[in-house]
Amino acid sequence: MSPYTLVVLDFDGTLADSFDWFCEVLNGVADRYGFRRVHPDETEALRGLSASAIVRHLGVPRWKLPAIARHMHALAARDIDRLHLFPGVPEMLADLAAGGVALALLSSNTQGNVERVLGAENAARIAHYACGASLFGKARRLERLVGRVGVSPAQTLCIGDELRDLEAARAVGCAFGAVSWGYTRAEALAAAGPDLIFADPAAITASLGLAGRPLAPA
Ligand SMILES: O=C(O)COP(=O)(O)O
Repeated sequence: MSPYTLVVLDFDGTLADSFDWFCEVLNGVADRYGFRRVHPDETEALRGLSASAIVRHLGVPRWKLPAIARHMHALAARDIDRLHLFPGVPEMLADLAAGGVALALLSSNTQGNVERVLGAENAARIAHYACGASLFGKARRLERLVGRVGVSPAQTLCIGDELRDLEAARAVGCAFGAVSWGYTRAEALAAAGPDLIFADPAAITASLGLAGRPLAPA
């Protein structure tokens, strides 16, 4: 039996392998919105920082963030065929849903992009969607989501790949599990003291006490 009745999943970097794509489009977005370009040598250092530290480092004016996010999500929609789930994610979603855990998805990305990358079968396993959260607006959306589902924060495990995901979970009083394969480096997440750290999607299933199963052959 899982100790959590609700699992709230982040999308980019947690379920979807979008980081290489993100790096490819970022400098075009920098030119368009007038912030600093990222040199490939800088990427690893930036993966150790929080989103707000990255925003400061790149000199992105905060007031431009909503327009930048809209533009990035339009680029993601354009390039949607290049974005895929990480190996093991469909099995993890299936096992969690079959184990009786309610699944929710909380993302800054659009529901259209999320559903297209998930595909119909995976999308149908997620009972609650809270998409389009602003970059730093996840706590508010999470609080509303938990209320809508009707569970307590103590029964809720949030899973994400960024420090802003951890901060949102903490602000609402939910447990947080960090994934080690996302945008933020695992050491930076570990330093912030998540409740759990997952090495791969099957570890999520296992930590919830739900039967894992071998990955489908590639
Ligand atoms: O696409 C984004 O803006 C980031 O999305 P995420 O919240 O799922 O990480």
